[in-house]
Amino acid sequence: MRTGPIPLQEKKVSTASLKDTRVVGPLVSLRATGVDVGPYQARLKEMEASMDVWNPKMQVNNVPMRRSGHDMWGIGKIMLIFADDYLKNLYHFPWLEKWSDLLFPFFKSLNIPPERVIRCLFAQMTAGSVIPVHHDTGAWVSQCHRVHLPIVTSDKIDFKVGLDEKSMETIELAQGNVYELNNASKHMVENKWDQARVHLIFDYVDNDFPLESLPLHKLSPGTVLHQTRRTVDLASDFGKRHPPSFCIIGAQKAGTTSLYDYITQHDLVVPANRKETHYLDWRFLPQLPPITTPEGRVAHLKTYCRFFRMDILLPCPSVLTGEATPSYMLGGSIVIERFKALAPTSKIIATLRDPVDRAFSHYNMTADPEGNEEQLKNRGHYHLQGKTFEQVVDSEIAELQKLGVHPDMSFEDFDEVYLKSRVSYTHGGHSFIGRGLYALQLLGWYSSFPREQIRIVNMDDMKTSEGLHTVMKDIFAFLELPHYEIEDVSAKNTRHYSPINPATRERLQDFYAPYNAKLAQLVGQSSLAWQK
Ligand SMILES: Nc1ncnc2c1ncn2[C@@H]1O[C@H](COP(=O)(O)OS(=O)(=O)O)[C@@H](OP(=O)(O)O)[C@H]1O
Repeated sequence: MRTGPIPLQEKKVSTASLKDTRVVGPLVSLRATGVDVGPYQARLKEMEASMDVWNPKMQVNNVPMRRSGHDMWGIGKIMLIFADDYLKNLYHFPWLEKWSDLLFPFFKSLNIPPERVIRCLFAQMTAGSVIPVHHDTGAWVSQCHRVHLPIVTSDKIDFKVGLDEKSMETIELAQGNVYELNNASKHMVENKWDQARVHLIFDYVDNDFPLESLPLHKLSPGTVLHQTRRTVDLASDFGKRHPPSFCIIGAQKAGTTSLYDYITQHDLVVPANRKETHYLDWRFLPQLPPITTPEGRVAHLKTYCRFFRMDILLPCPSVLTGEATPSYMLGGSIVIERFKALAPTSKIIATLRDPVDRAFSHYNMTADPEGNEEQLKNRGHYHLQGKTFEQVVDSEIAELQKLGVHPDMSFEDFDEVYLKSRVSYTHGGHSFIGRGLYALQLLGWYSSFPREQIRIVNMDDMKTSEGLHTVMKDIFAFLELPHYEIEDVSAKNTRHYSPINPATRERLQDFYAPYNAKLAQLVGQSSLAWQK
């Protein structure tokens, strides 16, 4: 058996997913021997005599906490130290005080400063219980060493570990020895003994881990914790974060469904009840008091919040949410004013696409007769009245020219002559060409919100896995979320249709060229891939 700490780079990914297994050493390391576990056994016995000590709800003056795996497998536990899966907060449980006289010298004897121990508990497996084959998951795994000290055990405990499920081998963990386990490996335990097994289990971080980024909360008896699978929040932080934390404002047909799906795959993001709330445009309730008044704001906020999972968001402010209504970009000052009133600090994301492709994709969705009645109505299928794309292009360019729309106009003028009327539409079968005038729409958002609050994504960058990885890295950082590797990278809301007529493409490219140049100037990206 190996000795000494297991290097954390051996735990970067689940060992079962490794192509080259030579990068990991033996999965269990003997860290020390001969620890006197008598005092632990005696104290546990004493506590067992006075209460149902293994049931967190019955622990007098400790703070109860759920551990989904343990609870599912019926493991009794005494929580002493815990950090959430993304290592954002550290909690010392009230009962730590009862044990620190034994634990802290023990940690020090292993050369582990007690403040680097970020999880610690006693775990009890009753006779006959089984922890099925699993590996630990979450950002914490690769940042911590997992250590076991068997306190009460026997050779009838079957502990198996392996790189994958097929290669698991039994290893005996003897009482009084200290073992480190590579918990990114597959492992399982079956208690074939007629008594309960008890281990002290703890995780500690290396010296280079920035402990200052992990605020310590000393929990007092009576404190209530709210949890999701990956988060732990104090009940006193109820309602600390207000939804939405982000909003994808468009552009329609520029990958908003995909981007929303990618973001909401993150452990710390909960999707809205519907991706497109449309509350700030056509679902807005004008009969409520004006949104710019304090009472109006409260009333609209209450209605808007119905679109979000307030049951999770209020108790768990470590979790965030957002929505994606692709028509907000086209809503001009009316939507911007509503946005400012209801979500003043929400991060704003605009995903853009070659406006020619966007218009053609939009047209094909609207013209498509497939779909239920509500979808056809919402898309504006009937409004299109069977017009060809070329007819739509002709009439919309003529409309824009008639209104005097030009690339150098101010947002206020564009808003007045074009955007204001768009908010009243209850379907999306309009502005096929106007929606591609991104610069004129975004000017309003840039002049209303700090630049740092807005992110532009080029949909083309999401086409390759490398590009998508870069986009998501940037977006998660923008949302102040820890990095997360999304699993489902497939494109959403795709449609097959015949290619655009090359002459129409050329005509539109020429039409959009000066607007695209304006956009590059506005967003400071000279290299939007679809620019001529
Ligand atoms: N990852 C990725 N890479 C490349 N292209 C992608 C991606 N995700 C979505 N798409 C394309 O985006 C179009 C759908 O956009 P939206 O989801 O915003 O449409 S909608 O406004 O919600 O109806 C739709 O375009 P069309 O297929 O041309 O209609 C999708 O194919």
